[in-house]
Amino acid sequence: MDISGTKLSYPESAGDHFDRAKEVQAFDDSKAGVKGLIDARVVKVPTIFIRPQDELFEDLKSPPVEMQVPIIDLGNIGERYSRERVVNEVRCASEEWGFFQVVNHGIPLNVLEEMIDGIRMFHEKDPECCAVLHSHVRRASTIEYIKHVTYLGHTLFELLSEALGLALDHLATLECAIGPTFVCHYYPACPEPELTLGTGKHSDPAFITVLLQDQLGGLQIMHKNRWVNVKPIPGGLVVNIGDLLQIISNDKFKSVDHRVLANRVGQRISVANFFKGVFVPPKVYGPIKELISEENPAVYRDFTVSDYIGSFLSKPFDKPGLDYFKK
Ligand SMILES: O=C(O)CCC(=O)C(=O)O
Ligand SMILES: [Fe+2]
Repeated sequence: MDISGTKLSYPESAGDHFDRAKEVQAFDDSKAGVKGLIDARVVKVPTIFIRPQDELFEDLKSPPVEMQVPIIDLGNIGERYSRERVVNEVRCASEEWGFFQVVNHGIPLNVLEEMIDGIRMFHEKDPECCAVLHSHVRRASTIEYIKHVTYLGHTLFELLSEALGLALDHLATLECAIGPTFVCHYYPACPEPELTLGTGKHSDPAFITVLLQDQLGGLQIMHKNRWVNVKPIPGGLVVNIGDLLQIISNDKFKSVDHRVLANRVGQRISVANFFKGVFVPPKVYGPIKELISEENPAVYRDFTVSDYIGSFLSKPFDKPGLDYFKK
């Protein structure tokens, strides 16, 4: 993967000739990603990644607030009293924050660590080493991870069903947890982190996302019009409500904007597990009948997941996807 042939401009030289679309295309075509820039020892952020001045100014004006998203302990959810408490916490977090972290979720720490280490090695070692990575040992630990996260997803959908006042298996019968997709991100250290972002502001086109992140931090969520840092907890996983659950809960649960800061210190690794529901054969989803009434009419129209994702991909990344599905 060589990016050195790709002509990217830099702020001081971009001038009037800067053609954003062309440079983004050239960058995509290089298939080397941001890691390719770092490997080519680029020490400045290319113009295509520089954030607009007004956005940078906004951030300077209101730095992130020191708060922690709710932390929910899933240990003992088999016991009646603690289950009620947890369901209540899930309800409050999903209504007020759209985000929470779970601990004692049942996934062994070594399974999480091996997943992160595998991704780190994949990105940092030479290609021959990558072949070794794909050996049965690495595959086995990835499969182990996927099994555990899929199971945790089912547990979370049960808790979310109860938190919506529905039967425990309601979201399962809608098959919201089918087909989780796993996206491994790798954010290299950035020479000028204050000028750019790791991932721009967006909300997720999924029912829920379960995120495994390393201990570096950088994820921020929008809460009451301010950015809040999601501080990593060892062994913890971040859960967030996605657009699709906001739609079927008829706005009861909130899909909240989030972003990832770039950092100078070191590479950041995360694995986002998106629970997207049924794509094929097309299944029609919409606001859950039990949650709508004359006083609380459906806010959204029905949709299929491929409609939703199609519309998500064709809109600007930072614009809310939900608006296109309002009645
Ligand atoms: O890497 C992260 O912490 C978050 C990534 C994310 O928001 C996403 O993939 O949707
Ligand atoms: Fe996201």
